[in-house]
Amino acid sequence: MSLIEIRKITKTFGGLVALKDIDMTVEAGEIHGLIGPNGAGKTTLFNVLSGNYKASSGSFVFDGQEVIHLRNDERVGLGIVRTFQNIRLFTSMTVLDNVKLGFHRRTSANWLTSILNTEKVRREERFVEEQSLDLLCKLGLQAVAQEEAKNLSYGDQRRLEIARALAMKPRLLLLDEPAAGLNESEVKTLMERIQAIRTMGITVILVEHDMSLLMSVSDQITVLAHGQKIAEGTPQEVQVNPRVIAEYLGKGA
Ligand SMILES: Nc1ncnc2c1ncn2[C@@H]1O[C@H](COP(=O)(O)OP(=O)(O)OP(=O)(O)O)[C@@H](O)[C@H]1O
Repeated sequence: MSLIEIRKITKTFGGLVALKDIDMTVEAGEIHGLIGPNGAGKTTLFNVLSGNYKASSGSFVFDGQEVIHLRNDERVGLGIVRTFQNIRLFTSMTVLDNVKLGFHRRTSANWLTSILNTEKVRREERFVEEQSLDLLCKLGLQAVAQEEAKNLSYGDQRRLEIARALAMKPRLLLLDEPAAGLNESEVKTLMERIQAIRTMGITVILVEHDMSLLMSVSDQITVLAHGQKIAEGTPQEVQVNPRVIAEYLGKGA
């Protein structure tokens, strides 16, 4: 059985059909690209997979378990984590604290034990701090750990968003346009980081307008247009698919 089996996902907004009968299968350890012209339904599919939107119908089986009826936080608990197209950081908090917040979902300390400041809480705090610093090192952000997030460059803020998502211990990471606004050298580093994320055993679904990035990191690609799946396959297959060329690539997107 595949890690992710999406069947007949439909999402409507009033009379507008944003997604119609989407099927998608993603294997464990895969980097799966999701492309399509503006308004194709990519972000809507991410919102449905993360539980930010409720699907109108369809099924999402994650590691053998139907999760389509679960709330966003319940899915995070299972390891389904996303980043957003528009960065959502706590900008007045330090870089380190932003990452610690990601870990917070995994620690067992509740508010009572936190107030009591028990040895267990202190141990967990130390663990979270070490792990957070380790993640910041992996993403090349250790030098700015004590900076307020708002003082970071745009590229570093995007990296911090990924660090925070990794702190939530994802098994499936949904990356929504991680290259948006990055310069050429930042995109190259991002490409290496996405590959490194896979080596951590994390499966990635990637929405990205930067075609060269997407084509070079993806194992498989699903193409949406007007809320429907119009093609799927390897980057090589998708690039020569006549329907994809007509609907999307041919328009210089
Ligand atoms: N919350 C919403 N309410 C109403 N319509 C919505 C909502 N979210 C998305 N839509 C509509 O659903 C369709 C798909 O939009 P979506 O944002 O998923 O496309 P996309 O492929 O991510 O586009 P882009 O590349 O521009 O981000 C569009 O027609 C959009 O207007």
